[in-house]
This record gives sequence, C-alpha cells and structure tokens, in this order.
Amino acid sequence: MRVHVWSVPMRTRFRGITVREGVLLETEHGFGEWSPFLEYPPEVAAPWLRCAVEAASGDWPAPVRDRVPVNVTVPAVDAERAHAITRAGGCATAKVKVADPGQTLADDLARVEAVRDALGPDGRLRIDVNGLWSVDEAVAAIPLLDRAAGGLEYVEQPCADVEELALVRRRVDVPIAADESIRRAEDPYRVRDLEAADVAVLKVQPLGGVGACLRIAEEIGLPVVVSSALESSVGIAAGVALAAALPELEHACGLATVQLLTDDLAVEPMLPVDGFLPVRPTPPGVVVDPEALLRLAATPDRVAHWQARLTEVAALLPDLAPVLGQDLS
Ligand SMILES: O=C(O)CCC(=O)C1=CC=C[C@@H](O)[C@@H]1C(=O)O
Ligand SMILES: [Mg+2]
Repeated sequence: MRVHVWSVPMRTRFRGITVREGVLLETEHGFGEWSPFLEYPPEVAAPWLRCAVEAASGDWPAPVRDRVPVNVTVPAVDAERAHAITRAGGCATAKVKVADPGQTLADDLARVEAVRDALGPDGRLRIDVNGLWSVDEAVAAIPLLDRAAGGLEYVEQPCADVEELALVRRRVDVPIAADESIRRAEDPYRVRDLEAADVAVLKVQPLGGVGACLRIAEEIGLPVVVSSALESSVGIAAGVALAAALPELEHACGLATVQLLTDDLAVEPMLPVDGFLPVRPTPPGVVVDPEALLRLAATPDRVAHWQARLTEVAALLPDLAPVLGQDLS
C-alpha cells in the first residue's frame, strides 16, 4: 500500500473550501481516493476510508450503462457568472447553490433566473440549500424560487433536520431531495420512514463505498442522485461507478465538480462531454497521472497531518488491516 497526499486549489470558493486536499491509496490493484473534509472527526471519516479501500482493491459492481448524465454545479456566485458557468457546463441540468450566508433571497432569485436563461426552457433546474433555512423560510422561499426558475426539478436539503424536511415536503409542491440527512448508515431508512424526501442524494465516500450505496439504493425505494464530495477524478470515478450500476437513473448526477478544481490527478480528468461522464468500469475508473502526483504533492506538514489522520482512522476499521497494512506512509 502506498499513500499519496495531494492538494489542489479550488477555482471558486465552495462550501467554504479554497484548497481541496486528500489521499490516494495505491495497491497492486489500483488507486482509491480518501478525502474526508478537514473538520470531520475520525468516526465520520471512517466510511470514506472504506470507499477508498474498495476502489483501491478493484471491487466495483458491473455497470448497466456506459455514460452518466450530470448537472453543472453553480456556486453562490453573482447572476452574470452563474449564467456563464451554466453555458460553459454544457449540461441539460443545473444545480444552483442558494441561501449562502451573507446573501439575500433577491441574490438567489437573480442567480436562478440567470441559470434558467442560460439553460433554456427544456433544461432541468434544481437548487441546493444545504440545510440553511427554517421550515417557515423554506415554505416562503420555495414558491418564489420555483417561479424565478420557471419550475424547479427539486429542492435539495432545504432544512437541516430530517423532521423539518418532512414538514416542508408536506407544505410545498416542489419535490424535496435529502442530502446531508443521508450521511450515516442508518439515515436513509429514517428519510424513507418519515417520508421526508422524494429523491435521495447518495455520496459514495460518506456512505462507505459503491457496494454500500447500491444496497441503500435498493432498500430505500426512492430515485437516487449520485453526487460528489468535491473529489479529484479518482474519487469522482467511484461515484460514476455507482451511478453506472444503479438499475434506474431518472435524474442527472452531481458528479461534474472536477471543473471546480484548478488541477486534477488523472490523465483524462472526469469532465462532462455534452452533459455526460463516461463510464470506465475498471477501478480506479481513470488513469492516474504520475506527473500530477508529483505536481500536486502536498507540503511535508500536510503529508504528516494526513498520515497521522489515516493511521487514526484505520485503527477504527480493523477488518481493512489486510489491505491497509501496518505501514501507512
Ligand atoms: O451535487 C453537485 O452538483 C455537486 C456536489 C455538491 O454540491 C457538494 C459537494 C460537496 C459538499 C457539499 O456541500 C455539496 C452538496 O451539498 O451537495
Ligand atoms: Mg447538497
């Protein structure tokens, strides 16, 4: 097992992040990405490591499609930039961030209008609130944004709690998607049992890998949108492997985020062509560029940080010891 620690600046600040860091695990079978967000404690970062080990071990299910439709992701930028990003994305679906701290509902309405203009009338437009509204704020804002958008496909995580999602869902006409409400293994079943969402957003790293997500998708009984956790192309390829293996895929996936990074680790980065990402069924799903590993190598203090973090998290997953081994340097 080899460990490569990398660091890539973002093009646009996203989720408060300006530099994305992570680890590539390399085994004789291939590579897997481990890139839990910096603030996550070891027990939260543990399923992310399962996902990396699954990829690095070459364990992905067979695909049932050869390309995956994706949405362009529009950060909470001004209307003019939102328009340009949507146009440049070339996707039939756009996901727009709203409710960013420091911005107003008027900013969100202008951004959503600009994105509809760039998409054209046939495009699908969804918004992501990242849990930042109260129930009453959501119930007031959603119809306004729905009108400005010329129809919303869905609203992702309007409020923080699953109980609140269930309340909002009963008070608005726009479908609701659960994202942050589906992070731990037991969460999807709570969303299902409370009838809190119409769509389930699944992210392969937080939920423990492609196989784990496939089982959740089977049991939850909701349409699934596979979304990224802002990974490099190596991590995105794991999301694509899940989207490619799902028996049904009604909605575009949130996997077109490599363009939010200024650089990438793959020879051919996972960038959409005409709104689709290609499925390359053999893990890691992309060819890792040895030059990029050198170019994007993290500084020694960040390498030390990630190695210590990896050792701590690996200790929580003793069943992975045969793959991870003792020496995580
Ligand atoms: O779904 C997409 O279009 C891209 C991925 C994306 O939006 C996210 C990735 C990583 C962290 C999250 O804040 C964010 C999300 O909330 O879905
Ligand atoms: Mg989201």
